[in-house]
Amino acid sequence: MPLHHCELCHIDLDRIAVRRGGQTLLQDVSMHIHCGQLTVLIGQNGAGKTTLIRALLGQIPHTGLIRHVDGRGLDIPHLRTGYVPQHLQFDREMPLTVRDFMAASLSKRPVWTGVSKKTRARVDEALASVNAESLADQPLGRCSGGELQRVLLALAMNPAPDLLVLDEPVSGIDRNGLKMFLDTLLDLKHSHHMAILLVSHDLRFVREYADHVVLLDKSVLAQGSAEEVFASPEFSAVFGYSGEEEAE
Ligand SMILES: Nc1ncnc2c1ncn2[C@@H]1O[C@H](COP(=O)(O)OP(=O)(O)OP(=O)(O)O)[C@@H](O)[C@H]1O
Repeated sequence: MPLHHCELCHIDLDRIAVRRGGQTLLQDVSMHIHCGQLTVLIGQNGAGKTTLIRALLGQIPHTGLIRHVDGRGLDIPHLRTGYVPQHLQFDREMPLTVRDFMAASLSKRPVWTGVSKKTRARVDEALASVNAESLADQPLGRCSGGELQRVLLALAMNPAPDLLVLDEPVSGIDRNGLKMFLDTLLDLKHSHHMAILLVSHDLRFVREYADHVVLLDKSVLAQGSAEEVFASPEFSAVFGYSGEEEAE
């Protein structure tokens, strides 16, 4: 399927390849991630989705080009990236509230000096922007999977990035929580016109929410609208059933 160009800025991935431990994990991955759009990366376990995200974030070496380009095709320096990881490893017994955790992450001041009024206001605003203001005084260790994702999203949005990357942020969240999370993402997409790249295994929600879908298996097998990708022979070959069945 051809790449679609638009007049807006986008992140341009050109023939990205990653080799590790003598193995080719990604090869010839070319795609655009447009601002103002939710791009969803799908593919089976081990297809290389996390690897692509790590390459995008500069965490692992890759070949090929990653450019941030404006509507005229000119380079925009310094791509600001926000990242919501799959998991957060921490001691759940730690006596730390969501507000303290956010304050420690957003402020340069040592935690033991307390939270300044300015930081407190910034934390409250950040939590409110993801509909999580009620979590401020809750211990971090008591947050559910969905609540924790909101807190991490609030952090990734401060300051607002050009590209927000979320690696399967919704695993372990019930369907209502997932819908709430995706609705928050939609609000952010509209209010900030940022590019969002989301890895998801939930194909029903992909169909409902994605502006652009990329099917990955080491390289890009298909990309386009959800309808186009779900109807492609590549989709049936990867998932073992037609995307038309998924819609029923
Ligand atoms: N550091 C590494 N060295 C060698 N191989 C690796 C390394 N990291 C990941 N891999 C392999 O790369 C392949 C792609 O892994 P990756 O985690 O990117 O897949 P994924 O599509 O995100 O899978 P999932 O949907 O299960 O999260 C897997 O076969 C994995 O075993």
